[in-house]
Amino acid sequence: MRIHVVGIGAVGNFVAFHLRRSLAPRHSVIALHRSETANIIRTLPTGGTLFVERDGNVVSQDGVVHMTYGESRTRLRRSDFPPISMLAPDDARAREVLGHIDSLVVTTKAFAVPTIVYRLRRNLSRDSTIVLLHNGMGVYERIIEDVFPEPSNRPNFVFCVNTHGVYSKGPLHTVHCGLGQIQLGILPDTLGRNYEASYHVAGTPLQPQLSLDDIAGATEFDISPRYLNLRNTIAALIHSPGLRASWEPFHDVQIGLRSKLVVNSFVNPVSALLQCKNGETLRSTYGMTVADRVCREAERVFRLQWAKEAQHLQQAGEVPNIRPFPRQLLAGPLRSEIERVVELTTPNYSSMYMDIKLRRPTEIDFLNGYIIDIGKKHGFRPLTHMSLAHLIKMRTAVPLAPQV
Ligand SMILES: CC(C)(CO)C(=O)C(=O)O
Repeated sequence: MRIHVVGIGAVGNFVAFHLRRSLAPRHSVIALHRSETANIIRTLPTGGTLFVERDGNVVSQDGVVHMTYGESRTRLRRSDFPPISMLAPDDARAREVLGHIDSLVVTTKAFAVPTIVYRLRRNLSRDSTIVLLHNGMGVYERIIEDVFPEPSNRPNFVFCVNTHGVYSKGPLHTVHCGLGQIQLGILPDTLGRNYEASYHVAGTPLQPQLSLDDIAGATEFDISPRYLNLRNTIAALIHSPGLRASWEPFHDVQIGLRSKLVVNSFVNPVSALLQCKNGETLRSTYGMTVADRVCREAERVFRLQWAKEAQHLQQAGEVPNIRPFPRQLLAGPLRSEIERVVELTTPNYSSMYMDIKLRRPTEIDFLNGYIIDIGKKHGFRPLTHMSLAHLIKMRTAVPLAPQV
């Protein structure tokens, strides 16, 4: 198989590193770069070697193929790069024109994802699998609206909740500072295959299991590339020990995504505005009050969203599929989750802290912005989220003075 990773920052480098480490050499891992980044990589003394650092130990990984992406399907010639480290010895095809992308892991910032998928649209088809590994929510909706409006032509999509703490020490060098995990959930098939069939079979044992055979059976005759690529992608990710990834029912991942959304909607803007470490966001009663309000408003928005979805299911005659509002999305458990993450990442700087510090665009529209949009759609204005989002936009418009 060929697995492409686009957005080789801290997370992308981490994912490409671990995939290359665990996959057999006959499979290719291809890192896709913007031409500016490719130019930087060309000049690195270590070539295309990837590095991941943990507790001060730096481990290197060769064999990831580096290519640029763009409208013109630019091919990077071998002579563009220092030899050896850039080239997987087994991978002659990957050095050709980009071609069809079977499997794409997108690890860029949320706001960049729709544009990247759009740019790669000619390399993608309904046989592709796209893994979305970003902070926040609302990106998928933009992708399908802008790039894949027709459901029957849509690739498979995998949503992720990533709790690994990573930051970039330089190009192709990730520091893994918080051991987390990655939950993967596959969006239901637009063509009707039930990827979770074994899990939902009535009368299953106490611990129901998802089965890769429900995606594409190992003994299935004449298997469609759509399902084979999805199966291979999930298998590659969950069998890569360093990623600590697990495939879970989509319903659970949707809850995980919302819970993490609320954590990020508090920690990220507050730490960015105060220019403080994560641990400091809850150090005063003022911080705690803001966290309480963020959670209460989020619960209200999620309840409205849940009720609307239940109404749709009812109208479609799918009453057995209506589930009660999940406990994890009540304000209390959301607040405890914020505390847990703040405690775990006390000495860390959030990604938005770094974005503001380095005067980069932030992901606010996909964090608090998502909660605001859903709230407004249902006639509720979440004022604390609105204030945090406004303040971040003000901070972006009036950037921090450069440090002297
Ligand atoms: C959980 C948290 C806040 C850790 O820093 C994070 O995900 C981020 O910085 O984006």
